[in-house]
Amino acid sequence: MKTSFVLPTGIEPLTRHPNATRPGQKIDLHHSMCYGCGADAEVGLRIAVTAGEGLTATATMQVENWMQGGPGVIHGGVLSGAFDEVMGTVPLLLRRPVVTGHLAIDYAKPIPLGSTVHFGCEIIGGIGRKIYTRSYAHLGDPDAPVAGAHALFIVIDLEQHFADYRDKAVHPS
Ligand SMILES: CCCCCCCC(=O)SCCNC(=O)CCNC(=O)[C@H](O)C(C)(C)COP(=O)(O)OP(=O)(O)OC[C@H]1O[C@@H](n2cnc3c(N)ncnc32)[C@H](O)[C@@H]1OP(=O)(O)O
Repeated sequence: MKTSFVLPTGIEPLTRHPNATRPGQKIDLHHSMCYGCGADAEVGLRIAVTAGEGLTATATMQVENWMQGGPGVIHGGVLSGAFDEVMGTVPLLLRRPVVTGHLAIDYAKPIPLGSTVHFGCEIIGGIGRKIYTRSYAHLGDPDAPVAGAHALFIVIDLEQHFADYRDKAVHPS
């Protein structure tokens, strides 16, 4: 798939944390009100990410009517959010919390409403606090991707990063 994302030189391989979620199990984390993964979010993608071997993962998302751009197909921004969620979850296999620094999406085919989108994702490697990932999406045939993505995530100190915003957090009612 064509992309204009350029990986820097000097990316080092990274190693899965020994206590990371086992292959085949859902990577459970975060909070139930998250737009990307939360079951209690008023509006959300409700993506479940499953750990794969090494530093890989898979995920699925149902394309619901409210996600329409189109007409009849998913909005590009929704797909972008889905890639962000999938790729942002995989660094948990390193047991390192991250936020997105740079996200790049390549849209190859329209994705109809009602589809199930399947994602594959891997960590390419890292440089210091920078972690590089790539992902692709398909509708059932991995050899026929409908979109791809790359992202740079930055490792953060979780407490410090969100310290000024916790009083704004929304909780389940
Ligand atoms: C488990 C949950 C799954 C969640 C998935 C969803 C994830 C998200 O959507 S997170 C929300 C969206 N992202 C954000 O809100 C992040 C907002 N940005 C920030 O807070 C800061 O800019 C932050 C933390 C990314 C970086 O700031 P800071 O900690 O001061 O580090 P900083 O020194 O600027 O950058 C670190 C390195 O990354 C590089 N970098 C940072 N941003 C970029 C960028 N956009 N492009 C390229 N390089 C970048 C810097 O150049 C630096 O590189 P080097 O170490 O070689 O000098």
